[in-house]
Amino acid sequence: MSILIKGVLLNDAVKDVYIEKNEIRHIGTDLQVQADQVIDGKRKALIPGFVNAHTHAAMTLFRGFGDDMALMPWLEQKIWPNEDKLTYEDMYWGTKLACLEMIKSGTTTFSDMYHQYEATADAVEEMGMRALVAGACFDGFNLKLAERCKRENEKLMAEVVGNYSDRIRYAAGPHAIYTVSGELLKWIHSFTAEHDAPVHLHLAETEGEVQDSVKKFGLTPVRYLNKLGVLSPRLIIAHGIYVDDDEIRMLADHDVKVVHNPASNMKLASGIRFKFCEMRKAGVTVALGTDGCSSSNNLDMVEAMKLASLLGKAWRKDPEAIPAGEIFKAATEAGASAIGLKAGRIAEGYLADLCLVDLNIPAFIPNHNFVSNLVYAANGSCIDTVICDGKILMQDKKVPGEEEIMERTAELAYKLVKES
Ligand SMILES: CSC[C@H]1O[C@@H](n2cnc3c(O)ncnc32)[C@H](O)[C@@H]1O
Ligand SMILES: [Zn+2]
Repeated sequence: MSILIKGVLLNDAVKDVYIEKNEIRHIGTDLQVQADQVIDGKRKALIPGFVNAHTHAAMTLFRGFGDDMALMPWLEQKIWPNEDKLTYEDMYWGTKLACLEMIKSGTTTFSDMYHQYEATADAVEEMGMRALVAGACFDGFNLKLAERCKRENEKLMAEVVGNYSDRIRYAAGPHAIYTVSGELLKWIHSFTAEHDAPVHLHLAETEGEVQDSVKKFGLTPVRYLNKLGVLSPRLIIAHGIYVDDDEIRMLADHDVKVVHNPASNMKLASGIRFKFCEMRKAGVTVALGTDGCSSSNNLDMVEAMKLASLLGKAWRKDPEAIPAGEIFKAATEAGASAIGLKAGRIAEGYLADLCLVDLNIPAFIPNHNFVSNLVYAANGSCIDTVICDGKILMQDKKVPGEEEIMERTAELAYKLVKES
């Protein structure tokens, strides 16, 4: 299987890009190669597919449900009681809707943390995307539940993870330090070390979490993880808003990855002072995510880039903070590197996870600066074509099967919320 993209705008020059199997093979001008499929790149720009580094895909079912609440009441009163009712069918179709929405707005890979691993993985497999799917862990500081969670993750690793293609990889997903015991966090750290798998955790998201951590463990969240010995290059923390300079140094020293989720941080009013510039200066890999659809309330990474950049400038009162080019890197290259993928860049030998942007829309006219237009002027609807793992998932803004996905999910979500 091969694809030739002809005459596309790539870093301010018009290029041809040849894809063979799942890799970018050649980038040049006027390439004379035969390909199974040829895509006309005229009035289009080529970018790497976005990496949504923190989400809960099937939470699409809860879009517009539990709005205008703070994190803990939102989780405890609205989300957790309803998540208990989710069936395989809900999870599968909810994830399919998430994949559809992500493909339509240019995301090719996402890092997910939710319930029912197989429902998520089945949906991702069929939709053709790439995902790091985390096996959820909550023990509520209960020994029996901790044992159950260990057995579940061992079983996932032994019996489930290998049934999927290379596009789908396993991570462990301990929810947070207020729902998962230190003993289980340590077990997860060694279990994933044995399998060289990432660990995806919510951390330092609210002031309340920091206060409770100090009360319960005598330490702030990052210091607590440091004491447990679970900081590592495989650890991906979502949010990380409340960290001081010493904690940023600890994250950098252990090469921990951090995911900024500007929409969710603002909507749940968790906090706005995410220390993007300090973390980057210290050498921390900072990726970008949307979080789930009940707190963000969409999965549009183009919108997430704009929010992150504008928010970062606003709270610092510094217009030079987080320029378009930097946040574009966070949404692509840094996301890929955070989850260990050779993607997020358009270069020979990299994975063919790519998008064509439609330049024939007002947001790109005039096009003095493409990255500025993409981050500050456009939204996800500028994406015309999506290629993941060398296969076309969307062309001319159409994804096969999209009507059925929207119909099925609307019915399931309506039932779920009506019964709540
Ligand atoms: C381990 S399954 C994931 C779990 O996380 C919940 N969740 C969604 N968004 C957030 C957030 O911003 N902070 C903490 N927890 C969140 C989700 O509803 C699942 O229960
Ligand atoms: Zn989250």
